Amino acid sequence: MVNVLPFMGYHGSAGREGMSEMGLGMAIAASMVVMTMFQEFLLKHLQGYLQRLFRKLFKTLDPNVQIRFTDDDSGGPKNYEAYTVVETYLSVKCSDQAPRLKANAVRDVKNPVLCIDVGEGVADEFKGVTVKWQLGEDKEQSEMFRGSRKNRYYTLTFPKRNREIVVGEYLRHVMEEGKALIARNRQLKLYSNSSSEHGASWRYIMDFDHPAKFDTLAMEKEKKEEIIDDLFRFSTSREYYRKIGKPWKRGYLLYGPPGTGKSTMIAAMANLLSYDVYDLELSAVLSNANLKRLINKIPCNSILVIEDIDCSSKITKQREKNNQGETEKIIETVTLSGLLNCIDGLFSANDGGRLMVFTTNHVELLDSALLRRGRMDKHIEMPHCGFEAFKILAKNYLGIEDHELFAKIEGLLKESFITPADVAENLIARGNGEDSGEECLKKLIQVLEKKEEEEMGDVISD
Ligand SMILES: Nc1ncnc2c1ncn2[C@@H]1O[C@H](COP(=O)(O)OP(=O)(O)OP(=O)(O)O)[C@@H](O)[C@H]1O
Repeated sequence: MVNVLPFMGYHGSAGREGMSEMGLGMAIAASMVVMTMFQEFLLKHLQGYLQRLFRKLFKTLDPNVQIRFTDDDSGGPKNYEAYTVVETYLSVKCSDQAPRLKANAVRDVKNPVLCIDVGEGVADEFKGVTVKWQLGEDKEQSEMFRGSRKNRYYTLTFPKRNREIVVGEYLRHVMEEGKALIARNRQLKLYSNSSSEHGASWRYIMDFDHPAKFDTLAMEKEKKEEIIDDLFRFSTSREYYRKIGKPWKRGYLLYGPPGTGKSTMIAAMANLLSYDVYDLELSAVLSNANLKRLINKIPCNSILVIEDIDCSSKITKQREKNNQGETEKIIETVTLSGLLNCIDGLFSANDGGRLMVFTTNHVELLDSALLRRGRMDKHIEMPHCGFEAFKILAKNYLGIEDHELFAKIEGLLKESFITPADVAENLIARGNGEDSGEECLKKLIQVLEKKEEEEMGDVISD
């Protein structure tokens, strides 16, 4: 045992040493693996931790604030609306700043909206604060909502110290300006009830592309300016109507002989305010209840038009006759009181105004209850053609602003009644290139002289 032991011991110690070397090696290897794993684990976590820490630190040190407006409508249509408003607002700013521009179509807007390219920015200034807008694009695609299109967003960056003015005032300014631009550029639409069953609902008729403008409307300058002023004041009086607690609506009555420009004036009003036109055919409405339903459906920023109110409003109960002339059934129809109730009840939330325009060739036939202020706030007479109105027509149709024959025409217009439609007809018929402007004027003089003679004849025979 003694011999063996040393031997064994020798061998034993050699074996033990070998084994312990192996063990050590394994232990080192294991600890290296553990260390590596630990390092990786630690590094990963440490990295993440440090990143978070730096981000936090950076955030506290960063002097800027950022707000994002995204076109991803998965968050609701309001998101997309705000994005569109921002884009429209920036279209004005970027047209003279950005080197590359893109033209985007916006729903219901006539002209394409110019915008910057992805990655580019545009600066804006408001009350001494400079802010920066940048267009970005999400890397991830939202297949569900946009197919293969990437979501885009505008980032607004501004100094933290200006947070109050930017969040409180600037953003409101952007929204208001953007919305106003959209409204001004909006494709107007014409609706009518005449083509729908019993005239009980509104139908889209067509895009409203009437070229009439106040500039080309033949009317005395002062009167025209007064109307434009009134319309602008009305369309921008949201706060006022809110303050006085009244629905945001205004009634106009246009009266005058046929051909004096009542329909043309309505078109000019719609174009001025960018309001859609709701043309109400009263004779197609079968009952007061249907009328009420129709009027309540008119959205804000619209004009409700009832033309020839003296003819179209059947304000008594009517009897429909059969072939033998006997009364067959009573048709319920719109009554004056039903119409008045609808006008009075026309509700307007404060999101936009509603204009009512009634026209008539016979103002004297209208019930005074219909004409009173609050229902018809402004009564506008559309007269026969005066000299000032003629000059506008001559400029529109012939491009002539002054001529030696004008004096004669002025004298004749004082003596005879001619509508702007008739004057326009004479100018347009000859002004299509076949005749010179002067020949058109001479022809108009002949027409006016003839009219004068006729009118004189009428007076004598009377
Ligand atoms: N004041 C005006 N300014 C410019 N153009 C006019 C004016 N009045 C009439 N016109 C011309 O005459 C045409 C007929 O006018 P408009 O239909 O507007 O008259 P109205 O008063 O509405 O007639 P009605 O009572 O028969 O409906 C218009 O297309 C327009 O070209």
